Amino acid sequence: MDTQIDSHIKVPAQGEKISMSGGKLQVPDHPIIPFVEGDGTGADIWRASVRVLDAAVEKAYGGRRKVEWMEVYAGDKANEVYGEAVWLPPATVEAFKEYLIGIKGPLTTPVGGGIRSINVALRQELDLYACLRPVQYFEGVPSPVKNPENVDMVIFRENTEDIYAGIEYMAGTPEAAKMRDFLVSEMGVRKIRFPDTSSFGVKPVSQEGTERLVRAAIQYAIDNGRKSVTLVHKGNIMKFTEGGFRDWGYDLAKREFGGVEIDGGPWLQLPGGIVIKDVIADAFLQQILLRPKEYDVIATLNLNGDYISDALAAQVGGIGIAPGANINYVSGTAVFEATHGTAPKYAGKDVINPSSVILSGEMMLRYLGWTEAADLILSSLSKTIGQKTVTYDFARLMDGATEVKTSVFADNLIGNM
Ligand SMILES: NC(=O)C1=CN([C@@H]2O[C@H](COP(=O)(O)OP(=O)(O)OC[C@H]3O[C@@H](n4cnc5c(N)ncnc54)[C@H](OP(=O)(O)O)[C@@H]3O)[C@@H](O)[C@H]2O)C=CC1
Ligand SMILES: O=C(O)CCC(=O)C(=O)O
Ligand SMILES: [Mg+2]
Repeated sequence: MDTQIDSHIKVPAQGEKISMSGGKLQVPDHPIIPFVEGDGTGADIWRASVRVLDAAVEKAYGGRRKVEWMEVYAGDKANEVYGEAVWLPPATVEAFKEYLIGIKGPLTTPVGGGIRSINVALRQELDLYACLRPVQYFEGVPSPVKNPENVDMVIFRENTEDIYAGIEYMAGTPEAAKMRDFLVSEMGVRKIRFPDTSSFGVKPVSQEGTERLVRAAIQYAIDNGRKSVTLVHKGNIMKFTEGGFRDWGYDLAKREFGGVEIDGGPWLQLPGGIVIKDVIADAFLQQILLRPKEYDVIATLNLNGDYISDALAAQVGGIGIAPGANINYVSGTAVFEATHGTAPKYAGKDVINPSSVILSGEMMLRYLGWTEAADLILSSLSKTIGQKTVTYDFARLMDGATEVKTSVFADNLIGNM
């Protein structure tokens, strides 16, 4: 057993590590893949999802390939296994680092006080700088818009900085007073409306962080034959953070990808024809409803990306079908996870839609190069939705649908492979 992985984690006897060599993933036929079940509905969803992922691999490769799952702990389950107040054991972080690729369910983050997000902490500790969230429509899924099929976007959300760095000071504390004094006395700031009762937050946005995210988005657009990359920002108001993101993004596209200005700029065209453009975030949110066809790959900052992910997911049927991945394209490390949270009111009821985690698993299989298994998941999902046997979230919006439980939905997916 590896020294860094502690006694709570049972490393499968069969199976090998995925590694990175010469910039390429080396994937054995029996890779060990760590997973976190997740809080709230996480257990219901994982139980269903793992069966679907295993069935797709079995069907595609007839036993030649198989994922060896290794449970690691975070959130409520880490408290049970490791003892109270252990939310993200070092061994869990180490396991994701060592085994390179993993998958996780959602974890609870309290509002206001309490612990900071374990989800965000994991992304930061593993330096998973790109949060990749594809938004595509599956025929038959109920949607609130007239032409959901016009939505086909891939979000690249910066995942390690912005206000998610968690640098905040609560009003009334000595830290907030120190911050206020620094801003007022040393920086000459005169615009804090209520200085004595203000909380303060810091929004770090760097050139390096922006460049690696925008680089990943442009490379993705090139590799996948996409038409445009749009930098979404609020740079008119936050000139040096969000405005910096826009300017650094354009500069990178010129410098590294040969972008040339269209009609005097700032929009650019790459030699292959891909257009690099930008839009202010509020205008973007109305345009994705009115003219979604104009947007393709999206590169944006952390908070914008969080809002945009849920908004776009709603257009194609909701966060029950919104997958994602957190990736470091340099080290290869990746943790796949749904866009949604723990949906606690449905916990233990076996009713929630597992599609977001299943599709996150589909992304993971594709990332491993196991495309046949990934394709099987997509085709069986389309077929199952076409049969109108769906979980509550779709059933309540679909005429003539049969509502099924999470576990039955998984059975049907497997049956349709
Ligand atoms: N990456 C992560 O781990 C994330 C964690 N969180 C955390 O999750 C907790 C709950 O957050 P909350 O804001 O309620 O957001 P959630 O995403 O958990 O749930 C909000 C609503 O979205 C719908 N929904 C969510 N998941 C599904 C699903 N799989 N299938 C169908 N519908 C779904 C439900 O809508 P309806 O009520 O209409 O049925 C649900 O009530 C918080 O602690 C938050 O911090 C949030 C986001 C991401
Ligand atoms: O960490 C959390 O609790 C929320 C994260 C989130 O909303 C997201 O990543 O989309
Ligand atoms: Mg979110």
